[in-house]
Amino acid sequence: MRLDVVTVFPDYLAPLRLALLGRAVDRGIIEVGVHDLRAWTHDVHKSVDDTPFGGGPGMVMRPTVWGDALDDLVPQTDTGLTTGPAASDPDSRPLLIVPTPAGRPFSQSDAHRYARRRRIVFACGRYEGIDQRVVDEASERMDVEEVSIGDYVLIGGEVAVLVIAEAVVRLLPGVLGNRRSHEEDSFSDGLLEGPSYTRPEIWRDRPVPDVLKSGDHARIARWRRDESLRRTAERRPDLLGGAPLSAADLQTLAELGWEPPEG
Ligand SMILES: C[S@@+](CC[C@H](N)C(=O)[O-])C[C@H]1O[C@@H](n2cnc3c(N)ncnc32)[C@H](O)[C@@H]1O
Repeated sequence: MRLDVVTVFPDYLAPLRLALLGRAVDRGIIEVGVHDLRAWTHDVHKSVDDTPFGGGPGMVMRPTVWGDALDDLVPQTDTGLTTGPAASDPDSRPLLIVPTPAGRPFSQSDAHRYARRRRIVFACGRYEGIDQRVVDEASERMDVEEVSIGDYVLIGGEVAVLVIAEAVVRLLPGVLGNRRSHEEDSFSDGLLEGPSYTRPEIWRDRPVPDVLKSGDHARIARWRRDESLRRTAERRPDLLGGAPLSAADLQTLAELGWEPPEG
């Protein structure tokens, strides 16, 4: 997978080359390109923004600079929407991701979808965001998604890109090494993961739950599932309606006072 990030603060993306992401780069699992948007400016001040039409506070990022950057990074011949082998294989087409608080909420299922892509280009907004025509025009010639990482407003798109990139790259084969499968993580089965424990067995008078030391794998699995259900019911009951639930799960949830939504 190749990741390209366009930003006015290239240094902000340093974590793409650190820790597990850095190891994925070293192992050739991902390639990373970080591009300074100002390279596509033509004026002496290298300005990337201008005042908003219609008035209002703040500045808007110029379509001219963004358009040139995207034309260079994703030439018409590479978009794969109409010609070439990519036309019949959506995952081989480049995907442009534009982080914005006004986007669709990013979720684990998006991370799985993005992990199948061969190339993702991220456009980091700043100020009041990017002139909408950049997204509208790009959408006519490539796959584009505007995504939000949560219901709050950040200063710029760089942190959102790091969030999305980390969620996606850890799903790629070989990235987590011999760590247990990401299939057991929160959201993968539609639920939150329950609590985890390690040595010592007793810490500050707090023992590890006995069942985890029993060696009885079936009991441990049931306990973990029940804790996962309990935590989800307490913290994210909205997830329960969409999660696949067994009869035993429904019994646990009934004991917790949760009832399936009607209909
Ligand atoms: C100050 S924000 C712009 C907010 C915009 N005026 C609005 O109200 O929707 C500047 C940039 O930060 C990024 N950003 C801020 N919050 C975000 C979020 N929740 N998810 C993804 N990106 C976000 C986007 O790249 C955005 O263009």
